[in-house]
Amino acid sequence: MARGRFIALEGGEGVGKSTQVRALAAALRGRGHDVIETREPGGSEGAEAIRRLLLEGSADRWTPGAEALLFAAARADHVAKTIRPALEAGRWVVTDRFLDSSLAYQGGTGGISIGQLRQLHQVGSDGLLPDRTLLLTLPAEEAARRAEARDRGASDRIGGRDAGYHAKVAEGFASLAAGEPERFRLVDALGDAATVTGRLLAALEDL
Ligand SMILES: Nc1ncnc2c1ncn2[C@@H]1O[C@H](COP(=O)(O)OP(=O)(O)OP(=O)(O)O)[C@@H](O)[C@H]1O
Ligand SMILES: Cc1cn([C@H]2C[C@H](O)[C@@H](COP(=O)(O)O)O2)c(=O)[nH]c1=O
Repeated sequence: MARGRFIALEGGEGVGKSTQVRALAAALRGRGHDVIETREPGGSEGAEAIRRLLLEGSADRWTPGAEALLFAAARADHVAKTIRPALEAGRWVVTDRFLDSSLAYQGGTGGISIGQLRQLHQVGSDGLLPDRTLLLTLPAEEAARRAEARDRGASDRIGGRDAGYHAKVAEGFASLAAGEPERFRLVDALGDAATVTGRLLAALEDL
């Protein structure tokens, strides 16, 4: 049995990841692949419980270190219970966020370095990386407009951080993509959803 492929969609708030996870998984199924859709934080029973701890409650609920550890713990459970078993069964896994979200969102906050976050990922998840990471790119104003139209002011603990924080997250993603051009593809998320799905499929053609 050939191992399945592991695809991650990444990007800031409101760029269309959840919409495209569903559409991309459907398109891949249409091409004959057995596909599971999943998300982070979450994707397994334990990780969904940690998701609630991370995304609900006051802004200062966790120190930066505790937040980074909780994301890594959720990911370890997700990898062990959901992702690895699916890949080993020959299924494709399409996830809404993975390690690069921790590097972009938690990296640099509270003095936590990218290197430390990669070490946590090595300990928790044996360093598993996606075969392809699709980074959805959108002008910040359009992403904020889409997120606001969806959330109507009710954002979670991390989504609700200020525009300066989210601008640094976007810079973080761009820098990660530049550092690993084999794994990453930048995909323009402007335009209607079907057009964006076509771009994502094109960015997987070699897989
Ligand atoms: N191509 C598109 N054009 C216009 N609106 C879109 C497009 N794709 C998604 N949307 C809408 O934008 C909003 C945000 O999309 P979605 O929830 O998929 O983004 P996301 O990246 O998963 O966001 P978050 O990380 O904040 O959860 C939703 O209301 C969705 O219906
Ligand atoms: C995996 C991961 C996520 N985050 C942040 C990014 C978002 O603000 C939320 C998740 O919400 P979504 O609507 O499901 O996108 O969590 C993070 O800061 N670090 C991470 O590793």
